[in-house]
Amino acid sequence: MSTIKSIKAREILDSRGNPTLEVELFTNKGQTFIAKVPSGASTGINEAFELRDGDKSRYLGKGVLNAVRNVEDIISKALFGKDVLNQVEIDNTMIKLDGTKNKSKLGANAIVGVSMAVARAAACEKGVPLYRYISELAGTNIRLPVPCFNVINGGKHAGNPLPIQEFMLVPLGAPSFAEALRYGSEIYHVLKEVISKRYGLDATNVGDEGGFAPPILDIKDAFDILVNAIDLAGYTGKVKIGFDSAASEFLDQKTNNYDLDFKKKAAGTGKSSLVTPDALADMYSKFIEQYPIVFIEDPFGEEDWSSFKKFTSVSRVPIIGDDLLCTNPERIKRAIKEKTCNSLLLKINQIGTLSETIEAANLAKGAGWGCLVSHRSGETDDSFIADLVVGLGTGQIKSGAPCRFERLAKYNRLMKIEETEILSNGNKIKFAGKEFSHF
Ligand SMILES: O=C(O)[C@@H](CO)OP(=O)(O)O
Ligand SMILES: [Mg+2]
Repeated sequence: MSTIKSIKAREILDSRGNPTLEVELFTNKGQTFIAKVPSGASTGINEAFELRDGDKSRYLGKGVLNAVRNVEDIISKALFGKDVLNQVEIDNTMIKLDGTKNKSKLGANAIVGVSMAVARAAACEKGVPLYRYISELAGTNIRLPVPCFNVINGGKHAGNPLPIQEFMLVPLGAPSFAEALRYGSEIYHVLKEVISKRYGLDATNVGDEGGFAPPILDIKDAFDILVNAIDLAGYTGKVKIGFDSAASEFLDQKTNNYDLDFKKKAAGTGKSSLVTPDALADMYSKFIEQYPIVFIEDPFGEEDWSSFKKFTSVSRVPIIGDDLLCTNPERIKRAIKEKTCNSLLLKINQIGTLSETIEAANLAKGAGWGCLVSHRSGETDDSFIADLVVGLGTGQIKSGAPCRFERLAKYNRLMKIEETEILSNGNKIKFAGKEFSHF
């Protein structure tokens, strides 16, 4: 039996240069298991709480030393001697120890790091890869996902005027994961040329997730240059488009309308350009008619349940809830009941434990929804979510652009999983491909 001997944590920096946690779990067998914690920028108000020190003299208040101490002084002691195979019991112990609704006492960043490290220890104890262990734990079939590459960044992730946060390439017509990654990489490089010709060389700088952040003024132009790059690279029909509005970021609280020029207003370089939820929905419907769009994430604000519901009832593409749902089983149950959206964005640090993440995914599956496993805009070189998406078999992952190592850690790990499975199991592992919007 492998049991927890002690757990250490330390402050490291993430891809945005902000502090986050690295957790190291030691077992009675002398083995060590590491997990690193991601962090969002367009965070939902209903997410599990990310504990930051608030001490302005260190990292402008963003340090995580209190969370580090909570791992070492409180969680480590409470989990001493526990069998690493008891994931649910361990996660529940941490939830109880914290005692708050949103994990604000110990910090969801402290708890999730431990939860991930425990899963790694358990997989090793069973002698299987992490994705196989997760699939066993969740009762799901393994499958390679279609990657959704965020190649144009806007919203809170970039300094351009674009209100929509992420424009993604979805290579669902590829025959395998490795080929999907190749399609994405080729289009990414063609897109760089397209942007450079149209907006100038300095427009090819990238945003937080490695996508380009050109000074696009009209949202339509983002779709036009994407379609152009897909065509020029020779992947017409094989690569589609998805986008994440992250609309909570541009909801005007006073009027309950949406401000498509929210960044210009914040920078003092322009005025608001407010649209009603209905006008925003019309804009989305036109995009769906004109471009090869296969999903929309967070088209409305995180508490705008009624606009979500209205649009979901008429949209012919899946509507994914991210800030709306926050990977929270309670919110997912409500959305299933009220038909608020029909697909889940799954982020492990949004809820704080692996067990609850699995519960969320299984709820989505039970409702016949899709489920897009997601990174955060602040990332590390930890590839945990690559194993998570294969283990859960949801068929979709987004991990930013096909560049920058914190994004590639996941995509490269997925290529390796595909190769390993093909070599050992004779090509039996399934690539989600055209079935990507279904579990
Ligand atoms: O909104 C999102 O889907 C995510 C990831 O792309 O962004 P963040 O991590 O900043 O919340
Ligand atoms: Mg989102």
